[in-house]
Amino acid sequence: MSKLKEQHCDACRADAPRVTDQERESLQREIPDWQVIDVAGEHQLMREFRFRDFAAALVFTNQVAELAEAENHHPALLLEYGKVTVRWWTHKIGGLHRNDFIMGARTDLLA
Ligand SMILES: C[C@H](O)[C@H](O)[C@H]1CNC2=NC(N)=NC(=O)C2=N1
Repeated sequence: MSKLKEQHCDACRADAPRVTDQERESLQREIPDWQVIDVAGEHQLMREFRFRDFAAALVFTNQVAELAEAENHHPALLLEYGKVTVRWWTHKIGGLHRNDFIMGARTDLLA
Protein backbone atom coordinates (compact mmCIF):
# COMPACT_ATOMS: atom_id res chain seq x y z
CA MET A 1 0.00 0.00 0.00
CA SER A 2 1.28 3.53 -0.81
CA LYS A 3 2.61 5.75 1.91
CA LEU A 4 0.22 7.90 3.96
CA LYS A 5 1.77 11.08 2.52
CA GLU A 6 0.71 10.02 -0.98
CA GLN A 7 -2.91 9.26 -0.06
CA HIS A 8 -6.12 11.27 -0.02
CA CYS A 9 -8.93 11.32 2.51
CA ASP A 10 -11.96 9.12 2.04
CA ALA A 11 -15.31 10.85 2.44
CA CYS A 12 -15.88 10.21 6.12
CA ARG A 13 -19.29 9.00 7.29
CA ALA A 14 -20.78 9.24 10.78
CA ASP A 15 -20.82 5.45 10.95
CA ALA A 16 -17.17 5.09 9.93
CA PRO A 17 -15.15 3.09 12.46
CA ARG A 18 -12.46 4.72 14.57
CA VAL A 19 -9.04 3.11 14.11
CA THR A 20 -8.36 0.20 16.43
CA ASP A 21 -5.52 0.38 18.95
CA GLN A 22 -3.48 -1.93 16.70
CA GLU A 23 -4.16 0.19 13.59
CA ARG A 24 -3.31 3.35 15.54
CA GLU A 25 0.04 1.95 16.68
CA SER A 26 0.88 0.89 13.12
CA LEU A 27 -0.15 4.20 11.54
CA GLN A 28 1.71 6.18 14.20
CA ARG A 29 4.97 4.60 13.09
CA GLU A 30 4.64 6.48 9.78
CA ILE A 31 4.25 9.84 11.54
CA PRO A 32 6.58 9.54 14.56
CA ASP A 33 6.64 13.29 15.24
CA TRP A 34 2.94 13.29 16.12
CA GLN A 35 1.48 12.52 19.53
CA VAL A 36 -1.89 10.93 20.24
CA ILE A 37 -3.64 13.00 22.89
CA ASP A 38 -6.98 12.62 24.64
CA VAL A 39 -9.25 15.68 24.55
CA ALA A 40 -12.54 15.23 26.41
CA GLY A 41 -12.36 11.50 25.81
CA GLU A 42 -11.57 11.77 22.10
CA HIS A 43 -8.21 10.76 20.60
CA GLN A 44 -6.51 13.41 18.47
CA LEU A 45 -3.15 13.69 16.67
CA MET A 46 -1.07 16.70 17.74
CA ARG A 47 2.24 18.20 16.60
CA GLU A 48 3.99 21.54 17.22
CA PHE A 49 5.85 23.14 14.29
CA ARG A 50 8.48 25.82 14.99
CA PHE A 51 9.25 28.81 12.73
CA ARG A 52 11.57 31.83 12.81
CA ASP A 53 8.74 34.32 13.40
CA PHE A 54 5.00 34.95 13.19
CA ALA A 55 4.98 35.65 9.45
CA ALA A 56 6.61 32.30 8.66
CA ALA A 57 4.17 30.51 10.99
CA LEU A 58 1.27 32.25 9.21
CA VAL A 59 2.46 31.04 5.79
CA PHE A 60 2.48 27.45 7.07
CA THR A 61 -0.93 27.92 8.70
CA ASN A 62 -2.42 29.03 5.39
CA GLN A 63 -0.84 26.10 3.58
CA VAL A 64 -2.40 23.65 6.03
CA ALA A 65 -5.73 25.44 5.64
CA GLU A 66 -5.56 25.06 1.85
CA LEU A 67 -4.75 21.35 2.23
CA ALA A 68 -7.72 20.96 4.57
CA GLU A 69 -10.07 22.64 2.13
CA ALA A 70 -8.78 20.51 -0.72
CA GLU A 71 -9.42 17.31 1.26
CA ASN A 72 -12.55 18.54 3.08
CA HIS A 73 -10.95 17.44 6.31
CA HIS A 74 -10.12 20.19 8.79
CA PRO A 75 -7.72 20.55 11.73
CA ALA A 76 -7.56 22.70 14.79
CA LEU A 77 -4.77 25.25 14.27
CA LEU A 78 -3.16 27.40 16.97
CA LEU A 79 -1.01 30.13 15.43
CA GLU A 80 1.55 31.81 17.72
CA TYR A 81 4.80 33.74 17.27
CA GLY A 82 7.21 31.16 15.80
CA LYS A 83 4.94 28.18 16.46
CA VAL A 84 1.89 26.42 15.01
CA THR A 85 0.15 23.65 16.92
CA VAL A 86 -1.86 21.33 14.65
CA ARG A 87 -4.46 18.84 15.84
CA TRP A 88 -6.20 16.32 13.57
CA TRP A 89 -9.20 14.19 14.50
CA THR A 90 -12.49 13.28 12.83
CA HIS A 91 -15.35 15.25 14.35
CA LYS A 92 -18.06 12.95 12.91
CA ILE A 93 -16.76 9.89 14.76
CA GLY A 94 -15.30 11.63 17.80
CA GLY A 95 -11.87 10.18 17.35
CA LEU A 96 -9.19 9.04 14.94
CA HIS A 97 -9.82 7.78 11.40
CA ARG A 98 -7.19 6.78 8.82
CA ASN A 99 -7.86 10.19 7.24
CA ASP A 100 -6.30 11.92 10.25
CA PHE A 101 -3.04 10.02 9.81
CA ILE A 102 -3.01 10.81 6.08
CA MET A 103 -3.46 14.50 6.91
CA GLY A 104 -0.73 14.34 9.55
CA ALA A 105 1.69 12.88 7.01
CA ARG A 106 0.71 15.47 4.38
CA THR A 107 1.02 18.27 6.95
CA ASP A 108 4.63 17.18 7.59
CA LEU A 109 5.40 17.72 3.89
CA LEU A 110 4.44 21.41 4.22
CA ALA A 111 6.86 22.21 7.04
C1 LIG B 1 -20.04 18.82 5.97
C2 LIG B 1 -18.54 18.56 5.93
O1 LIG B 1 -18.22 17.77 4.82
C3 LIG B 1 -18.13 17.76 7.16
O2 LIG B 1 -18.57 18.43 8.31
C4 LIG B 1 -16.61 17.54 7.24
C5 LIG B 1 -15.82 18.81 7.20
N1 LIG B 1 -14.48 18.65 7.73
C6 LIG B 1 -14.23 17.73 8.71
N2 LIG B 1 -13.05 17.71 9.34
C7 LIG B 1 -12.80 16.84 10.34
N3 LIG B 1 -11.59 16.85 10.96
N4 LIG B 1 -13.73 15.97 10.73
C8 LIG B 1 -14.96 15.90 10.18
O3 LIG B 1 -15.79 15.07 10.60
C9 LIG B 1 -15.24 16.79 9.08
N5 LIG B 1 -16.39 16.77 8.43
